[in-house]
Amino acid sequence: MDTKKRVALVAHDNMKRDLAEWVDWNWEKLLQHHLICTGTTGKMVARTLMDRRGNEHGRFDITLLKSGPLGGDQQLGAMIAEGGVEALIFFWDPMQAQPHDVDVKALLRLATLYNVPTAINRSSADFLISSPLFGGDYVPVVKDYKGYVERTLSGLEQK
Ligand SMILES: O=C(CO)COP(=O)(O)O
Repeated sequence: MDTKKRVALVAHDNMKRDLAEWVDWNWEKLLQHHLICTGTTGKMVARTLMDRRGNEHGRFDITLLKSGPLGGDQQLGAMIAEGGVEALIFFWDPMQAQPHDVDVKALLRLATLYNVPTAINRSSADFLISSPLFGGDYVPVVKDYKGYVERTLSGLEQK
């Protein structure tokens, strides 16, 4: 049974210090998992882990996507839709509009749709990482959207 999870870490610029402190606090637990980050967040996470671990960047189990505003949020959303993310830690900024607000909304929407455990601030991230389910083999139930996928479109019935 594989308890190693694919954990996404993302933070907006004003929240990156918060995430760096949180990663520093939880580095030992995080290193047991595969980390997926948007570009700038990922560089900061790798730096924080390197400071702790004295390791080389490449030796961490970490995937760096594009920077959020350049498509990173969408890449992460696509990974969620493909079942490739088991937890999302996303410190989004409640005080500043982002140029890619629509992508932020889409990412959070897909995390909700696919029932991905999601933390949006330090306290919820603390609860998430300290849950026994985080290190266990928990599989979230995803709603059955068969009815939606196979719906009949009025006026377009197949002959
Ligand atoms: O914009 C982001 C999330 O919406 C994060 O992107 P960066 O990690 O590249 O700063």
